[in-house]
Amino acid sequence: MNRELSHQELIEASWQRCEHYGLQHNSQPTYGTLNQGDISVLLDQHHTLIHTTQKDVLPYYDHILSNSKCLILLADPNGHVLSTWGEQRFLQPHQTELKVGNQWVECGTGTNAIGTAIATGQAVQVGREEHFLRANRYMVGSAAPIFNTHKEMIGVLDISSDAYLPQDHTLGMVKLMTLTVENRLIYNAFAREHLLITFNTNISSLHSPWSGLIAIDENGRIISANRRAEILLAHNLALVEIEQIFNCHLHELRCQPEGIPLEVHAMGKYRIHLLVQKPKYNPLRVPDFRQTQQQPDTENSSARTNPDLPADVIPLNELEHGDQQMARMIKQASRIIEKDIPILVHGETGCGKEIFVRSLHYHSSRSKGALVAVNCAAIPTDLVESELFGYEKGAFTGANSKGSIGLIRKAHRGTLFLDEIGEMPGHVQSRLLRVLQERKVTPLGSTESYPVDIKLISATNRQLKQQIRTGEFREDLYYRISGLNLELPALRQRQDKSALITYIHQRLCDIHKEPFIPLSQDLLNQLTAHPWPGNIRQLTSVLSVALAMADGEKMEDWHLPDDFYDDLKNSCNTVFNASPDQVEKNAENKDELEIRIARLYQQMNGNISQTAKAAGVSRNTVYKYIRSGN
Ligand SMILES: Nc1ncnc2c1ncn2[C@@H]1O[C@H](COP(=O)(O)OP(=O)(O)OP(=O)(O)O)[C@@H](O)[C@H]1O
Repeated sequence: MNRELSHQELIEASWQRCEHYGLQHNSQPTYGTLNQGDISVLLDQHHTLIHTTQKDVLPYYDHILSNSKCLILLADPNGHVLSTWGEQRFLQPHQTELKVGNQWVECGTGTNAIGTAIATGQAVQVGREEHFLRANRYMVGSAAPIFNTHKEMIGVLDISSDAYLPQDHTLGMVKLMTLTVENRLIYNAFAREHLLITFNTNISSLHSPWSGLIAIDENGRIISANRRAEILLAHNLALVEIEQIFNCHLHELRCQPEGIPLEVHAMGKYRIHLLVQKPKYNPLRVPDFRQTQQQPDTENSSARTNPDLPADVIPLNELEHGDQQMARMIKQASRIIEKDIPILVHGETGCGKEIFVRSLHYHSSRSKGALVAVNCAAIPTDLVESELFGYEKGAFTGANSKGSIGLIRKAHRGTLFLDEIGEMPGHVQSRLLRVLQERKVTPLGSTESYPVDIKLISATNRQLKQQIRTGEFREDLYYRISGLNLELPALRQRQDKSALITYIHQRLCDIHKEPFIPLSQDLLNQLTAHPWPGNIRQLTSVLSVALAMADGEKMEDWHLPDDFYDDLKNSCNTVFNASPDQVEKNAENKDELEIRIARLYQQMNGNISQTAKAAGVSRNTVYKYIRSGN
């Protein structure tokens, strides 16, 4: 293994490379900016990394980062920015160099945190004056590479800021974040079906991202390990039998209760502490002679037997937990997905349209092909056409000199998901209609057309029929995209709310590697009574915050964010926007208030404090109405 370079050595070597590239301190940086089509492909390629970083890692660092003026960037191993989060204020409005699609490599932008981390494979902090190009000397960057289990670099995480944040703090944090990303990737890939072992020399550090993490198969062979595991054990772990590493039997590890540390000796010398985590879904690989042959459930069988389901895709049969409308929809969609009929999904924002479509695609025979998701609202109007249909080389000024095949052709033999289709500009609607009728795409500036075989799924939270009346949406296109119309219920309308909340809670515990402690009935009642205007997205976010607040303990109502209660109050009675006393004094609302309190009292299982909190009135008021109601 190469020796890690000191900070000074890193910077000096980087400046030498920049000189070798012919850069001068006053050279203008070049960013090799990608076009929208290439950006979409890149984002699709790195979907798991982006999703894992955003959903599973950043929420844990939110509280630390919210106090600093900094921007977090995720880049691919070629230095292309994949996503940014946080504070843009330290940039001037005209500065767009840190945007998605720009490339930060030393040969174009000189010494910089992302580029230098890529060039050296090491975490690095680049101070203002340490940037080779003067143009970049307005910021401080700290970046660390992210590796997969084959020790290949799969991305770089960077924190950039204009403020002089304490150096060690930011660099340390970015290293910690990359370890967390690496651990989450292993966890997401293996936790469903494999035994995971977290270990450390110090029992109190077992939950830290610095712990070793290994996944083992049913025969006890190590099939994945994080970088720390190999450092802690000073051993290459690939496919090694676990019993050669720890002085205990596989059976013992399998029987060890979750959450209880076990002390063992590793490699015959180190004393370590470990925690096991059992597979979530134990695949029955060894047939049991007592099992009777079960008839496969034709609608949902793929959900249980599809071994290729990516870890971040929710199986179809886990999308509903007893809601009739959802069950019907899943059944209908599972049948239609294999037929040449387009699907149009309608539903409020955050109710899970995209999650549903992803699941559907991966359960279909097209799962080997691409799922190309196009957010029609996110592509600038003047680019939608070229992005969707592609263009010939030199078709218009600014076009990529190689031309582009366009997103529709990228979905050939796969699924094209047009999200927010109601936002599609009129002239593009006509062109799309032609493609759907002819099943051929003619790129801009081309006379040739190319046949396409796509499954089209569209989604919207707008009323397309209303848009047809106002002339915003073409009626003929509407009938082309709406073979099967599915209405995804809002969370508040679902009959399986309570089971869904429990499922999502459990899922988040898995994702965040927290012990699953079931919610108390009181808390579940409050969550079920909530109106959830932001639907499952909002529920997921509230539960994630509460889980972080609970910090491994049983979740209590004070762990829920304040705005959770604001929404709950508003839903209980719009007159509660006023102060509780005003509500009480308002004679006109007394009947409504009484009914509302009675309902909440029932939902809260007779808990006076929670009823009062949810209704936005005092405990005495609850007593009064309950008594008069009785
Ligand atoms: N069935 C589900 N189980 C678990 N989590 C879900 C489910 N459905 C949605 N979510 C969560 O809610 C978030 C939002 O879902 P999704 O993006 O699919 O909603 P949407 O309806 O497409 O929203 P929008 O209309 O705003 O694009 C997801 O990122 C996921 O965290």
